Amino acid sequence: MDTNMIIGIVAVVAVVVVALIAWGVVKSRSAKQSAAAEEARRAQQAAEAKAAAERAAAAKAQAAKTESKQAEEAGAKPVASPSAKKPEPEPTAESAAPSAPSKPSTPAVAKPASEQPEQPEPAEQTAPAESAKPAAEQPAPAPAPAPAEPAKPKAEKPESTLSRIQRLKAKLANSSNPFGKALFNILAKDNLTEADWEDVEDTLLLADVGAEASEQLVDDLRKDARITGKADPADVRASLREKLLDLVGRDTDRRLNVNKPGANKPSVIIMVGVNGTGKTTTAGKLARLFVADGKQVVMGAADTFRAAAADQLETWSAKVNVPVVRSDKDGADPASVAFEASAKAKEANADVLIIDTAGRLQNKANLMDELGKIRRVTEKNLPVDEVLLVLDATTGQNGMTQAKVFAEAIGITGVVLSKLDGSAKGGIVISVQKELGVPVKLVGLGEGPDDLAPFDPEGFVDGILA
Ligand SMILES: Nc1nc2c(ncn2[C@@H]2O[C@H](COP(=O)(O)OP(=O)(O)OP(=O)(O)O)[C@@H](O)[C@H]2O)c(=O)[nH]1
Repeated sequence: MDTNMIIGIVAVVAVVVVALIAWGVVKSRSAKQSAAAEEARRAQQAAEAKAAAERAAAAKAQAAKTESKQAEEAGAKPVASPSAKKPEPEPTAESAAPSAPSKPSTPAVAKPASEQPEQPEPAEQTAPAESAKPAAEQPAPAPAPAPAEPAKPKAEKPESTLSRIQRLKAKLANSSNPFGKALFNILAKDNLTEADWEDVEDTLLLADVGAEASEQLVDDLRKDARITGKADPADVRASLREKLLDLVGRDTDRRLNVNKPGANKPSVIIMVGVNGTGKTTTAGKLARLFVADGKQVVMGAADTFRAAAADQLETWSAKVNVPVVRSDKDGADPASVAFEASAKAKEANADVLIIDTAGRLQNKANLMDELGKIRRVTEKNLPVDEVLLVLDATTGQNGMTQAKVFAEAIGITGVVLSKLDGSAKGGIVISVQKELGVPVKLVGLGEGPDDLAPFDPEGFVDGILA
């Protein structure tokens, strides 16, 4: 073998070796690269699986929250019947889960899990699938129990007029209004002295009979032989009774205009008076009195100044199923409430509409504006038949000044003397009529719903003489 041949063989071997080495290097690199790629792929899959698990947990929590909210809401609703209360039968998102399709409905989340057993548990992964579409899969919440119609309380039956007069007469006899009795005790003495006559006058003044009327009564009594002669208690009582009845006005027409023949239908009554005299209470009691007489009543809560007045009126009226027209806004225009109320009373062809007003007394001009407007807008629908002034008997002569302002601001047709039960000043009945020139038509003798009665002069005088 010559040298050239040997060199050629060595060269070929060398090339083969170099090629083998190169091939080996390339192969090892590509193996490394594919291992790295595989590693990266696994890492990405792990990250996706983790994210899926987190979404699953979040969705589960949301489902639980929704469920508990539904349960709460169902519990807060008024219950129509015992069956509506059953909490358990309503399948919730959770209770529905076991029977829900076990296949995950979001393959993107589920696939990595099936390929990588070491990743978060499949059970966890199915959860998001279910809760991810709660609207579709969650059983519809049980139809909320139809809110029970608030059971209409059975209408109360107010006391009849006759029974009230009897009861209130007895109440008056036991009240702190004994000026008649005090007069009788003095007058029943034999040989009345000047001091006794002074006592008679003082008693009348203290009872708020008023100076003029007191003087007139004392004069009449001094001229009466039954009193100044040999004192027979029965004669004295009879004489005193007569004279008091004359002063109170035994023949005065005290009927409410709605009760007079030819009254309008609906007949409108506006209640006015200083705040706190008992307007709202009296309006409520009056509604009952009409209901007792078989009349259909509508009320208008035009006292929008005192926030609770409309509620108070509603409470009274609800007991006898009388509708109240009111505004939901405090401080609303009282005239607009009066307008609505008169429209409603007209539409319902009611017998009576009673409108309660606010009692604040700022000044006469202001009062005239407000009451005048109420009257004007009401009269667009219905004529106003009656304006009742509510006067607190316990304020006596002090209340008279304010009463006169009302009388001048809006012509009044009658007086309601409230709180006569707590007053020692029953004589106000006499003075108020004299000064305002209108009759006392009703008296309030307590806070009870039927403690209002038509004023009965004989019952009143007998009550204070008893
Ligand atoms: N003892 C007694 N209390 C009465 C009588 N009438 C009303 N009251 C009470 O007087 C208070 C005032 O009555 P309301 O009806 O709120 O007076 P109001 O005039 O409407 O008051 P304002 O809305 O502020 O103008 C309440 O506590 C009533 O219960 C009554 O005849 N006798």
